[in-house]
Amino acid sequence: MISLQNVTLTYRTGHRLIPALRDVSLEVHAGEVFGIIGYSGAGKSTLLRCINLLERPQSGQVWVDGVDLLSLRKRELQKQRKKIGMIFQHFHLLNSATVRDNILFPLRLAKTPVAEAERRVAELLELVGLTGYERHYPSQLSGGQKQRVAIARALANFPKVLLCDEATSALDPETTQSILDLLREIHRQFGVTVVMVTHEISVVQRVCHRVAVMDQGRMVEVGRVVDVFLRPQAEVTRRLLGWTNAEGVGADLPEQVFREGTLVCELAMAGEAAQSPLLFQAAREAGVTCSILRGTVDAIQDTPFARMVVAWYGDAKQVQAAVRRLEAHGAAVRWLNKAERMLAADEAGMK
Ligand SMILES: Nc1ncnc2c1ncn2[C@@H]1O[C@H](COP(=O)(O)OP(=O)(O)OP(=O)(O)O)[C@@H](O)[C@H]1O
Repeated sequence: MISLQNVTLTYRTGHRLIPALRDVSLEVHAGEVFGIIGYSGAGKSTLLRCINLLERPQSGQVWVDGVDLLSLRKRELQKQRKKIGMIFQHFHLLNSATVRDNILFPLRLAKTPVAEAERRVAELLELVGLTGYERHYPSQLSGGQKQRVAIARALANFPKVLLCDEATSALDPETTQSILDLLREIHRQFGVTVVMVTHEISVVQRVCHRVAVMDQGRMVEVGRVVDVFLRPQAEVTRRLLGWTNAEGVGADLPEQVFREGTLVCELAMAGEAAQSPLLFQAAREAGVTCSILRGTVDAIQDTPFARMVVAWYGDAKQVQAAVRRLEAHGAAVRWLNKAERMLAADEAGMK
């Protein structure tokens, strides 16, 4: 549905050149919910804005629904843009217009006959749960309600693609959940392809099928959310996801855990494995014990997902056996450096 190929975009401010996108390629399939994450300044918004050419890349190609957008003249581009709705962090509503007029705006631009446009407004208001708010002004609405109006406006012309730029970042957790529920419902009902930029990992976890990670203008990782969360490849992804770094920083582990010679690993499991007492079974069978120093069990959409920092007590070889058993059940295991060194020393000692 969306294909960006070797897209490069450099901003110029005075004499300074800011390379916002460096040779980025991206494929988003029809009907998927695709997330783009990364630290501030990574180039996420710029990338999103290239999809509807709000930003024009200096090189590369942008294809949406089989059309090469960069080859189009202004009028043709306007027509193609009707297929792409967009919502923003700060809603971008017309403050001097009522809710009804905000939603009518794109319909008027598309020269929709009046009666049909009015019908569509009523339909959209019902969809976003704001029937009865037609005459309200944006200043009379809460943040969540404003975003609902923005969503209704973005959907007015039946787009095939919905771009969301930090759409929930200005909202409290409860409102965020209700907007995500609405987006999920819209995706379910209309099969619209959704691309969302966010710095909130939980948003990706709750609604996205696949995710791309941006770092300093480059796409460093892309994959199914569950795969990226289980086995993040890039260091920046690990940091974004809050994984403990190689030296154990991030897990708030007391230094004495290591001094006492305990083997410590970070462990992630998805699906059945995340729900079962697999960890303790593996420890028991290998004749070792373990304790969870830090851990959470939540979900990636409907898939249970557990991540924990585990300290092992017992013979290093037996600990290894327990961990291999976990890996055989799909667990992703990462030894913290200090543990890795101890395991290596242990193996060297055995030779
Ligand atoms: N209009 C602009 N003019 C000049 N530089 C810009 C412009 N827009 C963005 N940039 C710069 O381009 C880089 C990428 O910005 P972008 O907004 O795409 O990043 P981002 O990952 O979305 O960050 P954030 O999460 O903070 O919005 C940054 O260094 C930013 O300062």
